[in-house]
Amino acid sequence: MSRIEGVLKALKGQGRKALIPYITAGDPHPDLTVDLMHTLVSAGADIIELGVPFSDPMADGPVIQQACERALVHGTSLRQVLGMVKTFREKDNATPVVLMGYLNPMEAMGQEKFADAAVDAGVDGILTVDLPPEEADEVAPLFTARNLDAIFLLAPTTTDDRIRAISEHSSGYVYYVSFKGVTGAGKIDVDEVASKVSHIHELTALPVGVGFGIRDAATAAAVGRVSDGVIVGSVLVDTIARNQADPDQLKRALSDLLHPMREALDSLAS
Ligand SMILES: O=P(O)(O)OC[C@@H](O)[C@@H](O)c1c[nH]c2ccccc12
Repeated sequence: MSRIEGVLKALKGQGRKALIPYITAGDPHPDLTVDLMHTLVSAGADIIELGVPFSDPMADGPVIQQACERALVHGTSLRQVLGMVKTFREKDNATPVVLMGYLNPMEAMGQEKFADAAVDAGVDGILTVDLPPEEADEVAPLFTARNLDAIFLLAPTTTDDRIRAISEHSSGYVYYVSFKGVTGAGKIDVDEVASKVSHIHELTALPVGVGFGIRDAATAAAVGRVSDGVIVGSVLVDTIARNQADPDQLKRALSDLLHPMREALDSLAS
């Protein structure tokens, strides 16, 4: 069983929902990322989605685009991001890490080499935003053969046939994108998400995480009620941007944001 599967099973057994924060590796500075990852875990994260900074992140809105820029200014490379995960693993061997990124840096390293390096670093899952569906059946086995979970995105427009096909290549969980658009924009419609997620649950046995547009504890709880977990990105990255000058204050601010989400999600369990 993968670390992701194990965590999600344990949560399910407790009637709890996964809290999955996203940050961009190297933002605001590469030296801070591992520390911020531990901060997220202390504040209640079950799984960390760690973004590999990319120069042309077309699925991302301005907030995460700027995070990528801040990280790239310091030269944060895929190899360095893997090094950060390795360092994180020295103190945390329990929290799954999903690397989220665009195809280009992974292909530049070579998919097999990348998959080997990811395993070596202690990565648990790979989410490739722009992997064309036709290539998923080639690339996903490279990951799953190494016990790395292959996580794919489902959108409101994804047809049932595609949902089935994508789920077949997926492991760990599937990521339902709550609205069509870029990260950090738009407004989540919880009723619509509820009906879509229950439909996806009929088509796959995998847990369903929901991301895009979750910015506060009330929304996290409302989405957690109808899914297996929530992914929270831009609001955290925005907090990083606003507090980048003061690392201690930054960690406090991240905690203050995430902790209420943890409590709101856990209040669903009782
Ligand atoms: O930022 P939001 O709206 O909270 O959504 C999560 C999202 O940031 C994170 O999962 C993510 C960052 N970049 C992405 C690109 C595509 C899909 C998902 C992502």
